[in-house]
Amino acid sequence: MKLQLALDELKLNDAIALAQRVREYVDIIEIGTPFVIDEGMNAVRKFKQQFPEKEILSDEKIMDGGFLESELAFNAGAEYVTVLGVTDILTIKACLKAAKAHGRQLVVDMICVADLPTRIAELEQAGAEILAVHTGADQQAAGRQPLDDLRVMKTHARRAKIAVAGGINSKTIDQYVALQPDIIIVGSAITHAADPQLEARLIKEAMLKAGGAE
Ligand SMILES: O=C([C@H](O)CO)[C@H](O)[C@H](O)COP(=O)(O)O
Repeated sequence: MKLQLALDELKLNDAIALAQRVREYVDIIEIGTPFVIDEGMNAVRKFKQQFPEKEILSDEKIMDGGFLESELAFNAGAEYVTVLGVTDILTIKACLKAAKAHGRQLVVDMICVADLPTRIAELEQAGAEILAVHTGADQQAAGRQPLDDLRVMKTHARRAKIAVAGGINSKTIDQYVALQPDIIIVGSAITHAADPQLEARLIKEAMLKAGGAE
């Protein structure tokens, strides 16, 4: 089980400084979607240079141009790129083709997918290997959380690895660890914390205690 730090709202130098503070606790560093919009692949290159031992994820939430937009991230040094699970299966297959060509990985973000069981089967059939349950920021503001969707994903996924994101913090982490996802994604709980290092440590310790963390 890996801990993925999502960097969404920070400027480049602040994001690097925060990642340095929690470096020992995180396995994957996500260049979050707002960050990608703001800094582009420069942020991916910079983080790969500053954190060579970490896996970098470019959260592009690709909707079209799957091969090209995936390749931009892989050429910049990302290990993972994200595509939206609601997009055309042709785009997802194009992203998978780019990932295979570069020896990297594709994460399918299941945000706003209405029929998870059906889409999980379609995506696994297409060759998707990592599916991310995700309650987005706007959905969280309406009081939603990804725990129930994670249960559905764990029930229906046959082969894919499972990631989960959406407002997870040190107070709720035990509920998620109990379901044994492969990747737990945490953004604002750490980046907005008064003490980011403490929050990241508490989350990582909960993962280790459950015997899952790497
Ligand atoms: O992908 C994300 C969201 O769509 C904003 O870009 C976040 O990185 C993801 O939700 C994790 O962040 P938190 O929900 O703040 O933990």
